[in-house]
Amino acid sequence: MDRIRIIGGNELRGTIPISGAKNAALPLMIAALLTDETLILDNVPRLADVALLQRILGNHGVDIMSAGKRPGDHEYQGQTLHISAKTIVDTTAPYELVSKMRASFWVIAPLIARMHEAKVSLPGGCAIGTRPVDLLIMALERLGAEITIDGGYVIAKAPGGLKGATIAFPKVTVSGTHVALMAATLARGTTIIDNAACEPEIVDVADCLNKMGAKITGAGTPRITIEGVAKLHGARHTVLPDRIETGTYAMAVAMAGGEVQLSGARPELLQAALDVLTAAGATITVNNDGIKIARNGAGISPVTVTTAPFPGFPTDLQAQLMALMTRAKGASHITETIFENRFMHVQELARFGAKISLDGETATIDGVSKLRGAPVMATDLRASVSLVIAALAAEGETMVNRIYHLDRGFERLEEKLSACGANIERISG
Ligand SMILES: CC(=O)N[C@H]1[C@@H](OP(=O)(O)OP(=O)(O)OC[C@H]2O[C@@H](n3ccc(=O)[nH]c3=O)[C@H](O)[C@@H]2O)O[C@H](CO)[C@@H](O)[C@@H]1O
Ligand SMILES: C=C(OP(=O)(O)O)C(=O)O
Repeated sequence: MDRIRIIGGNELRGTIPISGAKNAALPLMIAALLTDETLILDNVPRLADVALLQRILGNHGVDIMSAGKRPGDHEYQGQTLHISAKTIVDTTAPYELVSKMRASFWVIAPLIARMHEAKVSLPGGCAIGTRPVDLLIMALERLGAEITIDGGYVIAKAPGGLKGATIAFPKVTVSGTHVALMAATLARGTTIIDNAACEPEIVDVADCLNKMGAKITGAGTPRITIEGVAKLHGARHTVLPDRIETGTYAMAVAMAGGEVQLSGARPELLQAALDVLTAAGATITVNNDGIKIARNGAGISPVTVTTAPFPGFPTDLQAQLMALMTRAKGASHITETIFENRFMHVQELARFGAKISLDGETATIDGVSKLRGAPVMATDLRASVSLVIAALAAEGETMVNRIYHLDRGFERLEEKLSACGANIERISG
């Protein structure tokens, strides 16, 4: 099993190219199931989750071709995928594949919309809470699907096709909004999604669906309206930059010190996080190429932050912020409101000498003047990268074990950081 070895203490200086967003690329690839024509996606990150979804789509009979780099493409340019779901040979998504990644459950939406039937295993994913799918099922039932659960599979049937309806989510859900949005594009009549998630990845998927012939308005606001159409067609779409990767490297620079250009980043996708970083003492400059982040000399100031749906501070940056705050001059408070068990990194950060106490959904972090490297274990995707951030500022050697979590969501992490001066290497085997 691969591990990552880091010797802390180096400042970061240089440029980090930001990859396409995992959490947009996955639903965009799934949206290709809605049409028998080819969907071309540019800037798809090379990640374990993307590779796994390629296998899952392949199991449905989808043909996927990855085009190589084009002349002039940046070294880190994401891949271009040509995804063609001309015929769907199987409407079952098996346990062996779906249990490895939560987003793969979302294939249920295009399958029921286009094929009028689907049998999809209940999902897996990061162990950050119970993560039920009751609201996704509610949305499909509102659209007229009959749902049963048998042997760990959700079986959906809509012999006469889906029908437009009003879907009012009792809480904001990204997965529920993706599923409702995709399913409603091919439903007869109008669908209104109320209390929809406003995340940029929802907007990216809606933009792509509209290029495919869907009639969606209001994406990015709490009310999305979809006029169903009989058929969608092929299109070409570029995956938006990853705001979580952007925020992660920004926190790494705030932690290690130095100055780094986050090339291709879009500040409006993570304003709440940039505001927190500024309050913590980093200097953020927006320029034509993205965002420049610097922390030269000044220490880290403590902050009080509560995670919230977009445009609030994202839960997917909570672990990284906690790592940063372990070295703040004073006590910080971080409250996690989205997932009930997303503090797995606390016990691992303690191995560096961090002082963190938990009270319900709030963590209090008493900053320490020094962290020391240690062997640590990655527990989930964002928790793993929080350990990398701590290691960059820790004295001596850190070995991060179980980095397959990192490979799910961070493209070439060790290459991007070492190009900016970090002493970091992957140890294979
Ligand atoms: C692949 C992807 O895009 N993953 C992101 C997505 O996850 P995901 O789409 O799973 O997150 P949701 O927004 O759906 O979940 C938010 C909350 O709603 C709850 N819930 C959700 C569905 C449901 O049927 N019932 C229910 O109770 C969840 O347990 C959680 O407490 O949004 C999260 C919140 O921004 C991010 O942390 C994840 O990185
Ligand atoms: C929690 C995440 O992913 P998933 O929803 O696929 O588990 C994440 O991207 O941080």
